Amino acid sequence: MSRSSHVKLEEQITALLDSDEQQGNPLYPLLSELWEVHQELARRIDRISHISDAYQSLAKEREQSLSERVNKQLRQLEKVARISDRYQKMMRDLNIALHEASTHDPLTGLGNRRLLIERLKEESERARRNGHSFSVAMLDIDHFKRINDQYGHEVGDKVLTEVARVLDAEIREADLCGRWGGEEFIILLPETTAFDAQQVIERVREAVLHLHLHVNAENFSLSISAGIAAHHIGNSYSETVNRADGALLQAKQQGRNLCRVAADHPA
Ligand SMILES: Nc1nc2c(ncn2[C@@H]2O[C@H](COP(=O)(O)OP(=O)(O)OP(=O)(O)O)[C@@H](O)[C@H]2O)c(=O)[nH]1
Repeated sequence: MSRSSHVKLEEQITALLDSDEQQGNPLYPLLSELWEVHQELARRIDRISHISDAYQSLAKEREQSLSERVNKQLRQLEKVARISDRYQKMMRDLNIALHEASTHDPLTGLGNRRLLIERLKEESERARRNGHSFSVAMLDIDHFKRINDQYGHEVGDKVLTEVARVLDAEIREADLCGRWGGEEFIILLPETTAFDAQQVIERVREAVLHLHLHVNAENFSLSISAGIAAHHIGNSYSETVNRADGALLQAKQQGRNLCRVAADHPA
């Protein structure tokens, strides 16, 4: 039954019950009682549907506020994740910068003694494992004290930087040139015999000879001396460095601007 015919029927019954003519009708009391029951049922249904509507809108509200809370928490989580990513990147950059600072010489930009020792240890280990040895060259600027004394410490620093640049430019990518200390440099040549290392270091020595420096309209050149030692598998890296240092001392004693190779077994 449609809503309009339902309303129409109700109107007809109300009209019937209100009419004086029907008061004597034997069906009147029954219809009247039935009408009361019907109205009571209609009121109950109304109440139930009202309660059901209220319940549904409450459930909907709860659902909405729950999804709003979940969304808010998701947004907060995303924010935390973004901050954590930024923080981690900062920490990585900081670690890289710290490692760079702790392994590099601030004046020349070359690796420092710490980096050289790290690599020397690694190379001795690698040589022990695969049988391919390496050579170490120790280089020292000749009469560097005179440069400092004559032109001042600042010029001395400039000379160190220029020499470092030349040394680094002359070696292969696999080699490592670092500042051992003061005016001493070490070049580590992996998988290289003393003979081959000597060719490289002679070339480096020549390149330094061709470096012309200008101070107060004055030109001057300089030289380096070098000592080379091939690493003996089983020896420590410091034994090899000491042998290279011994060869350097020979080069100095024999007149400087020279490159000497350490004997395989020191006398
Ligand atoms: N400008 C400057 N000088 C330094 C630095 N480190 C060490 N020196 C100087 O380097 C000089 C080294 O002098 P010496 O060890 O006597 O050797 P040298 O004059 O080079 O003589 P030989 O090595 O015998 O040819 C010293 O005067 C040190 O003060 C530095 O970072 N900058």
